[in-house]
Amino acid sequence: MLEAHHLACQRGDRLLFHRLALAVKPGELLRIAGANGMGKTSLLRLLAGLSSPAAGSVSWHGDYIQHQRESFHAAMLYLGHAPALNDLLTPAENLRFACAVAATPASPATCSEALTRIGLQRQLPLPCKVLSQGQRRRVGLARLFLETQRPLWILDEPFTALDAAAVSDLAATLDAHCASGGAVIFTSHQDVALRTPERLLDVEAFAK
Ligand SMILES: Nc1ncnc2c1ncn2[C@@H]1O[C@H](COP(=O)(O)OP(=O)(O)OP(=O)(O)O)[C@@H](O)[C@H]1O
Repeated sequence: MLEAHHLACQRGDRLLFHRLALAVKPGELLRIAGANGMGKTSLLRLLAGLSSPAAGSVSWHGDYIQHQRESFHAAMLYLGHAPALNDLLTPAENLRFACAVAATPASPATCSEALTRIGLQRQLPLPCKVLSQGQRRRVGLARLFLETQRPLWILDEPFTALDAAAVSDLAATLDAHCASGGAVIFTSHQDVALRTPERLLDVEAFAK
């Protein structure tokens, strides 16, 4: 499904990691571990094709992602660690905008339904500027309910700022995605109980 070979990542004058290799198959859950600043986000961005490696390559179903940008981006969902929200818009308006930009249009009713499912029913009429950090994260994560057809999810710190119930709901959502043949690559500083066996890749093992 997704493979990376001999990846190296340079940030400023620092080589964060090199000779990094990974492969993710349908149904798999890969957690990227490492201390703050070791390059987890940088690795996710390389895998999502949002930045270019100093060396090495990323392939999707056997071909380089840069040779098939459109089909790769249609098959992949990347959620960064801070959802880009317009503070003046409601959660549903933000969600609808994010889906439209990603070429997965969703109706207002569908967006409201996803937000209700993620526990934001009472915040539906509010502008996002009054939402708490955990609620803001939930707005971003609500896209997972609308993007199940994308087989590969790349998620940066999806569990951060969520309460125990939301962590458990999100874990169930990731498990369901893997059970239906999807794959998830994610970072997390906290241990989360998932039904899908978790594979671990420590970026520090590839530090220069
Ligand atoms: N554009 C940039 N220019 C210079 N340095 C950068 C740039 N982007 C990231 N860095 C540095 O690269 C290193 C890795 O950053 P990255 O965000 O990938 O770490 P991380 O492992 O995800 O950290 P955290 O656990 O804190 O989220 C950090 O030291 C960061 O300051």
